Amino acid sequence: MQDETLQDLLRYAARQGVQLTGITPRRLPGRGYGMVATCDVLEGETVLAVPTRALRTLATVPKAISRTLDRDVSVHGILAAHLVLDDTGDYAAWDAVLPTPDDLEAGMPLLWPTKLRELLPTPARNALQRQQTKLNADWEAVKAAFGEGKGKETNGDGNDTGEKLTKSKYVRAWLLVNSRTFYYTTPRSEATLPSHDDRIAMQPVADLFNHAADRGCKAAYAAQGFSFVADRLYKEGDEVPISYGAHANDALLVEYGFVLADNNRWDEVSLDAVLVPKLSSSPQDIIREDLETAGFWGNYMIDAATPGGCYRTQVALRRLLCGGTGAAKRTVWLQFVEGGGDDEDEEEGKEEREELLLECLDDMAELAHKTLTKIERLGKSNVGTESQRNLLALRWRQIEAMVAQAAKKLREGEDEEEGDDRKEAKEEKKEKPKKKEARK
Ligand SMILES: C[S@@+](CC[C@H](N)C(=O)[O-])C[C@H]1O[C@@H](n2cnc3c(N)ncnc32)[C@H](O)[C@@H]1O
Repeated sequence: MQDETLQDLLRYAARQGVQLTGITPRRLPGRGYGMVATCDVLEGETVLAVPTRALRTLATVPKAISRTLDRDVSVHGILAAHLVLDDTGDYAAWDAVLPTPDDLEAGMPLLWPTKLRELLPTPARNALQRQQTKLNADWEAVKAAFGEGKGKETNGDGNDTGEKLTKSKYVRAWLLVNSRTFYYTTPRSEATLPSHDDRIAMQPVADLFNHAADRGCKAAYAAQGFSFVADRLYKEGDEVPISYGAHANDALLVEYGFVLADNNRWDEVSLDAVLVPKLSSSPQDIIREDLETAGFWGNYMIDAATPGGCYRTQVALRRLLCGGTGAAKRTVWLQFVEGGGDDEDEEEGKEEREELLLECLDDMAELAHKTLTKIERLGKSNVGTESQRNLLALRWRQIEAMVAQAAKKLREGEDEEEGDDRKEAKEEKKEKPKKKEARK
């Protein structure tokens, strides 16, 4: 049985020409609404079609709003202003299924208390800062155009219930647009909106698809509207997701207010918190300068497939091992960078790099442990809500697990090599009985 609110939404959507085939929205534990297969859905079947006329875009925002706003306000900011200022009731059925302020507060770090936000992992903190800057610019422009408190909210009897345009309402609307829009690239939007980020649209019902990293219906836009096509067989009762993109959990947390508990093949862990201080400790910041000049400062990641660190991490580790001076070694490092990671003698210095990386992983494990303890302590002083703290703690436990996994793989690699070395040594012993060790 669908709840009344959903039924209203589906009736509203049907009037807009939205067609659902073999799927329907349902409440799902821990993730608000989501789409569920009502029968077996075959790969290649179109499960949802949303015609262009059902979209909320810059073109559907009344001119009284869009023209009043400064040209510099993002389309994101304009759509958010429309969400708050619209008093026509035209979108009431759609608005009724949007997450509540409490839902948003639980997941979106932008709404968390500072003490919790300070404990976010580096990529999440950086993303949050960018988000805050964009939001502030939009809010300042909307406030300047309409004035805080513009419009009166009325209750069922038509009595005023308070101010309409408040910062908290605008922030909520802005976060909703942030987490529920689709890229909407048409010849017109391409011609009139130079920034890709401005070519966005809100879609009724389609905004109830949840995210999965490893699968999901394919979304496509044509002149008549959006369509969503099943990427595989979904059995009756299965959740039918889409993919929001190749996002690591830190990005999902800041942009969408959740992390995937498992199966996020795009997930990665930043080592910046532990590696950047090491890189910054050289005399006169020579190492930092070199890395900045080469465009390799920060964003040092590891993931399940590259426990030895991404290319940027490799560049940083190699530079750190050259030390402050070491001109000859530095030349080799520059060759490595300029060659795009080609290494003529990969074995040279490998052991030191792995040792250094293991040190970083151990430091990261310690940081995760300390952060988890701090979150627990904040809980005792009631900082933030339990949902906020649980979400943050979940992210740090994921980091702890990924770091442990990477360290294990590296150590196993070392053991295997040591094993090989021992074998090699035995072979050599046979050939050259006087030599005690093959290497080291
Ligand atoms: C486009 S909406 C999807 C519909 C949403 N669940 C709802 O109730 O309105 C995006 C939001 O859904 C939630 N969400 C999406 N995918 C999720 C997932 N795999 N696990 C948990 N929450 C998810 C997040 O709150 C996100 O901000």
